Amino acid sequence: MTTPLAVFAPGVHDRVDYYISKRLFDSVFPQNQTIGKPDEGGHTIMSHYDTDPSMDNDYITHAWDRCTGQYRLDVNGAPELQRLDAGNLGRLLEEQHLFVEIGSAEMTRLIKQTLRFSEDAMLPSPDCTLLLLDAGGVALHAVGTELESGRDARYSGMDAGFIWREEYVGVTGPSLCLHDMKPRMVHREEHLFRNFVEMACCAMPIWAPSGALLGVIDSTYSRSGYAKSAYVSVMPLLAQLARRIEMKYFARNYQDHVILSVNRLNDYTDHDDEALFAINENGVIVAAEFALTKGTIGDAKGGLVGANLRDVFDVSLDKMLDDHHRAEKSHSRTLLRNTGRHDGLRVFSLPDKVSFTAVVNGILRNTPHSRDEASVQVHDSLLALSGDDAVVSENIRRIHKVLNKNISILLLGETGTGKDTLARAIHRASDRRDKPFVAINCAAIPESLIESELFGYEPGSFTGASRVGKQGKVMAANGGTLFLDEIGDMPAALQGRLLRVLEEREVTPLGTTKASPVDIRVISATNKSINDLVQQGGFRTDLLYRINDVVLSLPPLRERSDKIRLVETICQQECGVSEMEISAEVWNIFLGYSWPGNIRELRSVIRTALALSDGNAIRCEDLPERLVTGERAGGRVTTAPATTPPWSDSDALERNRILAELERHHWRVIDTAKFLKVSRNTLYRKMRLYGIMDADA
Ligand SMILES: Nc1ncnc2c1ncn2[C@@H]1O[C@H](COP(=O)(O)OP(=O)(O)OP(=O)(O)O)[C@@H](O)[C@H]1O
Repeated sequence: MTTPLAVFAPGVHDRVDYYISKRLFDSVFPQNQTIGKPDEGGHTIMSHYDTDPSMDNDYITHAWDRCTGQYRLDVNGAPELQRLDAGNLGRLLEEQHLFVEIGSAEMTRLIKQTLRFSEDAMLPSPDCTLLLLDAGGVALHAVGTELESGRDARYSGMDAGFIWREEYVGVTGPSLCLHDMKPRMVHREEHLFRNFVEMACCAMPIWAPSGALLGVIDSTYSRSGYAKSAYVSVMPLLAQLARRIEMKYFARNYQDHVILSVNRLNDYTDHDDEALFAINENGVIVAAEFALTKGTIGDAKGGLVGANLRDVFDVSLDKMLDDHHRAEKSHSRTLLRNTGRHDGLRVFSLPDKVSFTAVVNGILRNTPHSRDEASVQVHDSLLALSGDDAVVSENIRRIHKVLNKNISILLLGETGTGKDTLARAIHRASDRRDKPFVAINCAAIPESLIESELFGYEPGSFTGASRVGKQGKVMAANGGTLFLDEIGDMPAALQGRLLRVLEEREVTPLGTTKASPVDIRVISATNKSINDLVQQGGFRTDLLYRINDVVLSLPPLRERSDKIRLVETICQQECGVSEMEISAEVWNIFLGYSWPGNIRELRSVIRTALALSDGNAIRCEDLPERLVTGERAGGRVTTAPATTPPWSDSDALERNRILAELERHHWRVIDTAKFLKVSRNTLYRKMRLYGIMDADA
């Protein structure tokens, strides 16, 4: 007997259906953990969470005991609502940015969707607020009409920054959910404090890929008029919301891996029925995420993590990637029907217009196909970035030539042009791919720590040093690639030390004179003009010569001629559906906008539009206003340069710099020339040379 499963990469959601044997299915979803609809013999969402809050009130009694006994809260008093100050909240939001980004988009999406389905649904009722809390009970994000109505959050706690722990708020849905790590409902008089007795709150835990509690999603009704049982219908919606957040969080955490999503065939819209697997380049399952059976399925999950894909699914990673690759090459939508061979995974259907690397979430494989077919073999990770843009393709061609040589690469480009992405792709395409890729953001490490971070230290070498010492990042990259991001911000004092490491290929940690040999490939990046820094004395010339064997300038998005492909790739990575409708009007906006924030801004616009959209279409109304009304890049930059690309490194650098400064100075040539310390005539001459002109002038 076979069990059909759909297997696909969730960041991309180009579904490929496979069949696996019942035996294998059972090893992934043990019989007593059947996942599915009740009519298929599976459990309901509520039973997956092993509680029906309407029936079991013991947890309320226990919580009252804790609050009055352990925390000595006065039931006749008022809660002492605690709120983080703006600085601490800001830091927390920064730390939790991925969770907040995913959680807030999903909350908005749920509110919009349920509103659309039913005017009088429980969830978006006028007194409802959705709260996203971290595992420490701090509200990170709030959505709801309560907030919009301007009710004072100081009394309700319904806003970002409030802390929903039992010791402060007593018995409430979110505080109990945090304590018990289970779905919890608290209704009217079940609350401990009188402030909350008109409320009903329903809360659901959200789990991190590690199995630890990531946070809680809570839906609170400030003027609950219904019996407790009426709110039971909210719980499955919250469970789905929590599940979507968990899955997206998992996919983003393992975005450098192949991510397989396994669910029952024809059930692929139902996330409850789904398991996710992150698989590394060697086919090993490094993480697994199973639906709704947290805790209880831990053993099975533990058994799978660390296993090879081949041993779990009867197919090797190579074979599976080959299948994807072959089908993608032929742009085929052919159904390879189940032939009755149930001993392995079989490709069932494949969408067209999907790049191989997108399907597998950017994993870097050198499959036999690329070896056979490409006259100049470009590895998949690089191929995925190459697009149809002349400058980008030329960059990739040059990278390929030095890929496995110990030649340093300097990436130049405005913020968000993909320097980090390219550095990682180079590493993964190179023969160092099995060794570490270590990235250091030279601008983000405090100057006082950068030396120990980079070079490490011996035990007890300075006050506050760890007793066991610390390996520096340079040594951590041994055998692999060291990515020095924002190298222009490297403090002057450390440039000399870094230079010595690069020259001598040896590291001497703080507190010792003993040097150890190190083998690293160095890739550096900056969005500053490093030549200017050198001229101004802020960057050592001899260090520049060590890091700039090959200099590549990444074009800003507004200049890229492969915007369509980029939009498609990002949609596929973000949206989770196989086909995306983008109207001509939206395309015009995408292609015409000047994208000051570059690809990062494009990704964020697409992500938000997809969250707000209905189904598989991006509509104008889901785009931010600045895009719809904003300045069009098409009017600014023309491509009739006196010299044609590819330019030399220094020319490309100069061109990018002129463009960036013109943008920054709103195309006021006088200001730009003054800033660049050249005459107006010189600037005009250079603009003509590089084909830059202001069509609005
Ligand atoms: N070729 C590409 N295809 C799809 N997405 C891309 C591509 N290149 C970059 N991105 C996306 O653009 C965003 C910014 O990329 P990245 O961080 O690599 O830029 P950066 O130049 O290093 O930025 P910064 O200078 O701010 O550090 C990321 O979300 C990344 O996934």
